[in-house]
Amino acid sequence: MSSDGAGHHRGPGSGLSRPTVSRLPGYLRALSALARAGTVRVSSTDLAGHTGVSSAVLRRDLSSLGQLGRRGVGYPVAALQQAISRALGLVEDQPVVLVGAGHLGSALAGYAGFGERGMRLCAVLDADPRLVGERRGSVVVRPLEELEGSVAESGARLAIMAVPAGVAQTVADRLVAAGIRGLLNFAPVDLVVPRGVTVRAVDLSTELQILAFHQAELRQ
Ligand SMILES: NC(=O)c1ccc[n+]([C@@H]2O[C@H](COP(=O)([O-])OP(=O)(O)OC[C@H]3O[C@@H](n4cnc5c(N)ncnc54)[C@H](O)[C@@H]3O)[C@@H](O)[C@H]2O)c1
Repeated sequence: MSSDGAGHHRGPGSGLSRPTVSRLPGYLRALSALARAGTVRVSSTDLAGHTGVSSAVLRRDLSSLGQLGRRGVGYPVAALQQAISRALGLVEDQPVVLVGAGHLGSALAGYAGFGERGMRLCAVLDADPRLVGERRGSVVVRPLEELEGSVAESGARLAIMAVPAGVAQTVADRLVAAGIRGLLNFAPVDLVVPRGVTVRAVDLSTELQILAFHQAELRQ
């Protein structure tokens, strides 16, 4: 999924605003839990309660997916799961490549939620020959030389990077050249990527600093 300057995504969920897209995975998580518990229909108030957003925001987000809910009747859980999955491009399992099988990479590879969330870990690669052949999650670590081949054979468009900051740009360049269009980057470095490639950066220390800021504000 790429993004235009106005914060709207092109791609499966065309026309959805960036904030809406960022809330959809939370709705999907809540709906999966409801479906597992046997719930067939859910009201906007209940679903909002499960996801921590106001029911007004939830109704607006869901109305941008089409007319799914009816006043007084609520939303059909299964149909809503499908509509959100389709909007996020998750109808079929998306293959994901992970580069870096160190501490963080190993923890990520072991995350059991991949399958449930419409993602499938298809390859883990590392530059350290000592790690090659070791199991990480459902796959075996492959040598870095196989990066291009792993992307090509899986058709992966998404990659996770858990490599040291100093090599992150080089790894990103190789992934993009191999066909990756979405990068989830854990290395503390701002990646430069061509137009049409989306980068999401995860930085625990930044998040903690933001939390600390809000805490300090509350104490004032
Ligand atoms: N974003 C966060 O919240 C967060 C949290 C922890 C760590 N990190 C970052 O994640 C990265 C990994 O951290 P870690 O603790 O797992 O480190 P680690 O040293 O345990 O693992 C890094 C792995 O990358 C491999 N590697 C090195 N160069 C490579 C290359 N060119 N290609 C492929 N693999 C290569 C190493 O062999 C090693 O297995 C670091 O950049 C770290 O700063 C981010």
